[in-house]
Amino acid sequence: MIEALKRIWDFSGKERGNINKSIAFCFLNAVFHMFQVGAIYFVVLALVDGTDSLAPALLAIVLMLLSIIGGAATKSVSQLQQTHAGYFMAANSRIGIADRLKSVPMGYFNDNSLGEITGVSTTTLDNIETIAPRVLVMVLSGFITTAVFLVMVFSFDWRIGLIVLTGVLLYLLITSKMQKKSIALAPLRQKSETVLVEAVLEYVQGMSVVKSFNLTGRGDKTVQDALEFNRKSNSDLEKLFTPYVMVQGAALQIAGVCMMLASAGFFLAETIHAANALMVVIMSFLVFAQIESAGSSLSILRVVTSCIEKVEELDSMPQMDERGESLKPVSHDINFENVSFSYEKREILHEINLTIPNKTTTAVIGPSGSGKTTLCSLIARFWDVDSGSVKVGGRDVRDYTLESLMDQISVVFQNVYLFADTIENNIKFGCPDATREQVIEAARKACCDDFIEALPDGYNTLIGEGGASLSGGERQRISIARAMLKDAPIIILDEATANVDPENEDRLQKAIEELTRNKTIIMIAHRLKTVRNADQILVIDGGCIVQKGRHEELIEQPGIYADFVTGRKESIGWKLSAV
Ligand SMILES: Nc1ncnc2c1ncn2[C@@H]1O[C@H](COP(=O)(O)OP(=O)(O)OP(=O)(O)O)[C@@H](O)[C@H]1O
Repeated sequence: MIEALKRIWDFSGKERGNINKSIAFCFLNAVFHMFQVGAIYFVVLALVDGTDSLAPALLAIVLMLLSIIGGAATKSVSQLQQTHAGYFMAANSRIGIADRLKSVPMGYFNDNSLGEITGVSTTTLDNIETIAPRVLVMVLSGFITTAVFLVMVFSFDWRIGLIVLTGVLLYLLITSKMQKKSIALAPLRQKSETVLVEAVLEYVQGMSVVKSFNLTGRGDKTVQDALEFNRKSNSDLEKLFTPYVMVQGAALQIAGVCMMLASAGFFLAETIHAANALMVVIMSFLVFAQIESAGSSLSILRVVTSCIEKVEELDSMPQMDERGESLKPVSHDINFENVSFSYEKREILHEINLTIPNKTTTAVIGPSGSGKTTLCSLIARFWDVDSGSVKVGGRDVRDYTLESLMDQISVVFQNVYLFADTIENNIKFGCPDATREQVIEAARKACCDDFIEALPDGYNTLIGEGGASLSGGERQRISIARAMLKDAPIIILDEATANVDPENEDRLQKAIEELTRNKTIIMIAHRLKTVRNADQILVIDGGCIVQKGRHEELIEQPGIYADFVTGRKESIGWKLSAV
């Protein structure tokens, strides 16, 4: 239990000060609560001694008033501090996760699905936000207050004090047993939350496929199973706690009854003052209330620590080595030296050597799955190589900070992601300080100003998440405008394929020509015209460069380039568009 409390304490980080304040105010609240005991004591003492003065009654009224006003004030301050601490604990953690995600290699997202990250950032951190400070404060202040009550009972009668102490120790023993038992179940509950988020996300994201194949029943089943798993793990945890909670309650009630019986017995034996005996009877109703509320919070302590463990797992996500310098190369040539790369254990690229000279265009072609995208991704350091090195401007990409490397590169892929924001902000994404005029200029060069201006709110038009309200060609032209504004010296481009209609395709090509003028370009090419005009063509097959050269050279050589260009091998899944 102490370890669990320390865990929350450590996790609270910068919010420790607010939690301290909250505990302090909780303690003050307990002190004000004890004023009521004092008030009752003065009244009882007056009654037992038969005093006819009004002073004890007035003193009792003052103490009661102080207790009510002080209690309400300290409680509200304590709760305010808890809410503040909880909110910022979760917010700081969310910001930390977002920061770390920027330096995580893309490969990480294979092992740790979107559901897991989403689950931690939403449900898990929501739990921490609402429960963690409350549990910490309730448990700590509960124990402190119980200790103070215990001292009070000892001051009335040490023998009854021992009864209370026994009750408290018994309660703690049962609690510790319950804590140990819950160790196995709490992480399962946490896992079930993640599985549920994953299932719902997958269901929603795959809705179009589910509907088009009329598989709504099947999709439902995964969500239903996840809901059932979640229900079962929650109810298993409750079932486990229920008998312990009952035994805990019984132990405290028995201790309370023993207090009353002992005080009556000692009074009859005339070994306790009547006022103290009466106070002990009254205290028997109060003394265990605080520890009971602390104990009920303990049952959720394990849930909180398991949430914290989950967040910390994300904390330890692999980070790319970012000890690089902020570099600005003069030339933007790209070199691969003996580069091999694997996803997990499967080697995809084998011993690649290539040079892309500054301000030239290199077309990369090859069958589906041969490693074209992977090769391009290594330049932008989406992954780190297994061996060899990728150099930009003569320096290993690992020598750059990620920011300074990405300053040199613009990436335009076919699957463009646009944010649920205005068109202007989407274009400004890579260059937030750009002015409206610069945005319009980039849009004009990317041939998208006409369709943007035809929209009801022009550049202020809000687009749906992922760019759902725009056509594929429009989305891609916006991403080209984005790259245009960024004006990086190296462009990595996945050329558009047949899913763009002819009118859009023509404008897209114009936009690409504008974007790539006077830059170092590496392009996954799908059009024969682009390939033919490239300064260099790389033919990739099975993760190796099997041919390299200009169109005129390669077409003359017997080999797969000539075979593909003449259409002899279209059937195995690679073709070039003739235009
Ligand atoms: N993130 C990933 N994790 C694991 N394997 C991957 C990942 N991305 C790609 N692969 C695998 O690596 C191989 C090369 O993929 P890559 O996307 O580089 O090929 P490509 O030539 O660009 O294919 P296409 O023309 O179909 O886009 C494929 O077998 C693919 O299944």
